[in-house]
Amino acid sequence: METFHAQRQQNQEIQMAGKGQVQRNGVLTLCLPSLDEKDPLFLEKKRLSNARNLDFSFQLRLPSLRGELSLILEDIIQAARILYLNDVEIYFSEDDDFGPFSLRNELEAFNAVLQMLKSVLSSATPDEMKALNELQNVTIARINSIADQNIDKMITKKLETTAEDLLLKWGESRGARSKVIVAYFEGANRGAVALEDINVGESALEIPESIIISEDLLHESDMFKVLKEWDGMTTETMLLLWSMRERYNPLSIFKEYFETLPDSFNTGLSFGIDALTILHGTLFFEELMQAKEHLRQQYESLCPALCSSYPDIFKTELYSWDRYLWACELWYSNSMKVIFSDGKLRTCLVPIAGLLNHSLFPHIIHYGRVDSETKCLNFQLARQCKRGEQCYLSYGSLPGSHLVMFYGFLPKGDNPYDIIPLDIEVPEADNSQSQAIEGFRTSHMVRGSWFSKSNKPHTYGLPTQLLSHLRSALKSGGMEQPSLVPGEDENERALLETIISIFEPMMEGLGERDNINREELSWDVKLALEYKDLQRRIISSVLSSCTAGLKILDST
Ligand SMILES: C[S@@+](CC[C@H](N)C(=O)[O-])C[C@H]1O[C@@H](n2cnc3c(N)ncnc32)[C@H](O)[C@@H]1O
Repeated sequence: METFHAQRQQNQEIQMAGKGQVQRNGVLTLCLPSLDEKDPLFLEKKRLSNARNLDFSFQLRLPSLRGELSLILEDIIQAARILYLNDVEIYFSEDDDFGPFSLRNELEAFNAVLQMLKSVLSSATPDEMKALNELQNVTIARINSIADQNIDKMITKKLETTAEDLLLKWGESRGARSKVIVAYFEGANRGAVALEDINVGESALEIPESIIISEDLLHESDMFKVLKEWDGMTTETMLLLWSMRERYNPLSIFKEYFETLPDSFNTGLSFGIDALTILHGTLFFEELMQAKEHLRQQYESLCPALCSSYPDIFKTELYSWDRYLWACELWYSNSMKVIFSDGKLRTCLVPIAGLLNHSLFPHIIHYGRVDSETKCLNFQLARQCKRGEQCYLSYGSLPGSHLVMFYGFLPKGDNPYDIIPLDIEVPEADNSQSQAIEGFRTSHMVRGSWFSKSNKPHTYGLPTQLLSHLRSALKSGGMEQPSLVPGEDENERALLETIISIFEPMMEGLGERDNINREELSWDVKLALEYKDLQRRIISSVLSSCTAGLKILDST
């Protein structure tokens, strides 16, 4: 088995917060972390910050007027946004766009600013303290103002829970601390609800390292001596096999945890034939089939042999295909990568925290490192969660296809990471020439054109990088599409027609939207249809933008 994907790793990586340096000459220097040369996006971020004349350290003259503070804070926020852009956000960022780029990026940026201010506050003089407090208050107010556009209200079905209450009690008796309770929500099963107002920087949950399920438990198990000798066996697969048995162990110390797990996970990996038929023809269908096939092969090569060689350890009735798939879905949809207090990164199941749902506008964005002093994994808030509200985690900047396949849902709201990849081939002759151009890429993408903020002519709601690539490919005659006639409008027309010729067949492949009543359908068919609707919406927005572009050209 491969590792359980990068699903939650990306946004768990703890980024070093900025530092402030105090100079006692009436000037306070505040520093965000500097751009990291090891960051694969280093060059692009450097280019963006240079284009905006932004630096990562800021001189604050003291005492400062409110207006001066606001101006400097604006610069700090703009720099922080660039620092925390991810690959999709950076691809779609336009040179004249200073942000916001996404809700995730806003939370990262504002929280980095708060960290930076916090690091100087403890040693600040009264004048400095006044300015820093003002900056802190404005930053928190800015975070709260984004929170007003809450996109992810779910309908609460039921507040009473039994197994989950027992799990919370079990955790508390072992040192866990929680400011949330568990409730049932429509379309998401369980989720966590704040028992009180939880502010930015406070922890909703603190889970002791000692109750986290990781490979350490495996090492204590009789399974380990067999599995460690098995050719090609990974730690993740061992954990998966361990959890298949532990689930039914009445003496397990994690009994309360296993009892809260659902009988079925309903992820894309469990899609039945009808849902698969709906997806047939999409790229996602191919990915899903490959993933299922891979798991099936793995099961066939492993479980029957283990059961016949070590029947005392691997009981046939516990190692069926259905139970193997259940364990795969458990680890895909619930595992987290955590750095323990010994500095080692482990793939884990984290009791109680596993009940937190995902949102595009999460409260918790970093949860990947055990605090070395308290030996607890803290789930700290990047934005406030008011009493009674559902408290959300970020599982990562993931597209709908990944969320459907490994988690079995599509998030509410417009997902900026729902992209359609486009690999544009460059003829051999142009290849060496093109690659000499800095920043040249052949892999491009589009997303819903409703995300575009650009009002500039000839942008059509599409990414500049894609447009520039196609323009130069068309100019050099490297593409077969409509031949170019002299004149800018003609070139633009050819460009838009080329894009239409890429997306029209994709749209046709998806077929017409059906009008059947979806209420009665099974969960997987509903989800497959929802996924296809999303693809149609994205492609249709691209086609409409191109058609609108053509109309403008016609009218000029
Ligand atoms: C880590 S668990 C979270 C707890 C889960 N709701 C439960 O009751 O076990 C991940 C699963 O929760 C569900 N989930 C998470 N976020 C969701 C969301 N925004 N909408 C719908 N379902 C969600 C999906 O079924 C996903 O596989």
